[in-house]
Amino acid sequence: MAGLFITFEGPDGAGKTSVLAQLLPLLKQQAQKQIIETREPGGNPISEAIRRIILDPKNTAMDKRTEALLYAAARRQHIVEKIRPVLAADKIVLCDRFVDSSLAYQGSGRQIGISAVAKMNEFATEQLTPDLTLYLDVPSKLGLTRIAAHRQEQNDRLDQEALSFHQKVRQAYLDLAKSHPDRIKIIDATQALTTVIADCQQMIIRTYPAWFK
Ligand SMILES: Nc1ncnc2c1ncn2[C@@H]1O[C@H](COP(=O)(O)OP(=O)(O)OP(=O)(O)O)[C@@H](O)[C@H]1O
Ligand SMILES: Cc1cn([C@H]2C[C@H](O)[C@@H](COP(=O)(O)O)O2)c(=O)[nH]c1=O
Repeated sequence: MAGLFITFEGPDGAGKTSVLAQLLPLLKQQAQKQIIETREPGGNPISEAIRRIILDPKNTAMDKRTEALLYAAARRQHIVEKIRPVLAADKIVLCDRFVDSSLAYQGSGRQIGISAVAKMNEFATEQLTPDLTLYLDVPSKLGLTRIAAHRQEQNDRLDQEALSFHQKVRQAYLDLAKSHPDRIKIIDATQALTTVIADCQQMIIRTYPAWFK
């Protein structure tokens, strides 16, 4: 598969959305190919509809395996409709979350098990793996504090989980980064936003110099 597939991961409140919003125009100025930004769950109408169901705080009855299957279903549609066609056109995809989120949140946070969730996602992804993953690391308490301090709308169903859930998620991400050091790069997201953005920009351009001016 041609193209360049870069994902952004992190616990809730790590700053992925803020970083991507400011990083995208910077990278677009330097990129040799078109960049498409997208997110999970979402990125197309069907997956955005699934997102609304998963994150709706009213859906307290949702079983943890149902949740894992819904994330994988949204991912499958996203890959087929958007990610694969963009990569096949030799363009760059920047994606806010991908399979690592399912491994950390459902595999570890929900305690379904990393290998069970990985296996389920192999069916959805047919082995599509990011070329590079920037993991924005923050202590869980800081991420949740940021969300509480700034978010206007009601917290979604996952944000509302206990601190211990979010701590399991963070530890799983750190373990994943240790197991995949070539793909997953840790970015210190406790720093000022401008520094986090600069670190992400540098990491991408240093890793793929041929793709950027
Ligand atoms: N480096 C930073 N320093 C201080 N505040 C930050 C930083 N990065 C983001 N924030 C603030 O933290 C809040 C959460 O950031 P953001 O929504 O970008 O995180 P996120 O990783 O996308 O979270 P989620 O996954 O829960 O959607 C925002 O209000 C944002 O302004
Ligand atoms: C892809 C994916 C996401 N999640 C969780 C992580 C967040 O709490 C929400 C998504 O919200 P965001 O504001 O876009 O970060 O969903 C998950 O548990 N599993 C996944 O595979």
